[in-house]
Amino acid sequence: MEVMRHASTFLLPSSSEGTDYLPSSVHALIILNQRLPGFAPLLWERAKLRVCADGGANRVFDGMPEFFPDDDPGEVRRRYKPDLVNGDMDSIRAEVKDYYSDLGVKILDESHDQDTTDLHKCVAFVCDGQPILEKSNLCIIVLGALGGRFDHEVGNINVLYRFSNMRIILLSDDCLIYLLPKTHRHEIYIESSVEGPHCGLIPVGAPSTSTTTTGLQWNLSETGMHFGGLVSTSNIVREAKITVQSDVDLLWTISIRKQS
Ligand SMILES: Nc1ncnc2c1ncn2[C@@H]1O[C@H](COP(=O)(O)OP(=O)(O)OP(=O)(O)O)[C@@H](O)[C@H]1O
Ligand SMILES: Cc1ncc(C[n+]2csc(CCO)c2C)c(N)n1
Repeated sequence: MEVMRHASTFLLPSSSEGTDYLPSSVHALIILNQRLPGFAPLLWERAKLRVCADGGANRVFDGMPEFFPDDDPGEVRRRYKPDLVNGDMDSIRAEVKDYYSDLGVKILDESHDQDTTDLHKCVAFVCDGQPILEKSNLCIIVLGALGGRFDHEVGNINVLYRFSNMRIILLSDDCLIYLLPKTHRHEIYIESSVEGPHCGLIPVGAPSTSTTTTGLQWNLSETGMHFGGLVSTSNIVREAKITVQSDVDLLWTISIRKQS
């Protein structure tokens, strides 16, 4: 079974080029309709593609100038211009839509589809519609996916399962989540300056009959996990490298350290 390696190098303040353990990846950023986290400008500058999901465009329009109170808001908005706004367009304000449209931003109205979420539409666009992005080392970072309405949060997690062959990271100010597909053994390299120590391994999609880990305070050894029984929450990272192998897709979550 092949190894899949993971590291949250994108959160490091200095450039997130490749490391010994992980080649550099290309980032696409999707901004959802929640307050922008503090590292939004940094992630924006490093991303190759920036997509706003419907009302996420309001957050960029309103929120980016707040990060630069000494700069002219119009200048900040032109600097942080998305490549695309995609969704069912029931949350983007008319003035914001017109503003970005006038700047030449592509606005993709998919209001005919009321069976998939705006995040789903954005991920599908990044996967299917962007031949310029090399998919093998593409990582999609989703801002504002957690810490809001529970139905939205579950919908966002469902997108990880629907696109389980893609690297997608759901991010908030407090934690990040991604999927560990059962097709691989996983090595997670902890960036201890920006993440941890609290973590979890959660069998959301299906119960696990056998999961094995190393590097955690409470490791699993061919252990089963299911809702109603054991799920690994409030675990603690103990080593620089965590390994995970399971018979099901698991969610990995780790706390993000408060920025000082
Ligand atoms: N409170 C929240 N918590 C988590 N994710 C959210 C929240 N609000 C919005 N999102 C995410 O941002 C995307 C765009 O949000 P937006 O408010 O434009 O959606 P929407 O289609 O209008 O949702 P709804 O009609 O259910 O309120 C959603 O698809 C969802 O992924
Ligand atoms: C069984 C079922 N439940 C809910 C919805 C509603 N829904 C799901 S995604 C979406 C778009 C949100 O931007 C909407 C309205 C549905 N279609 N089918």
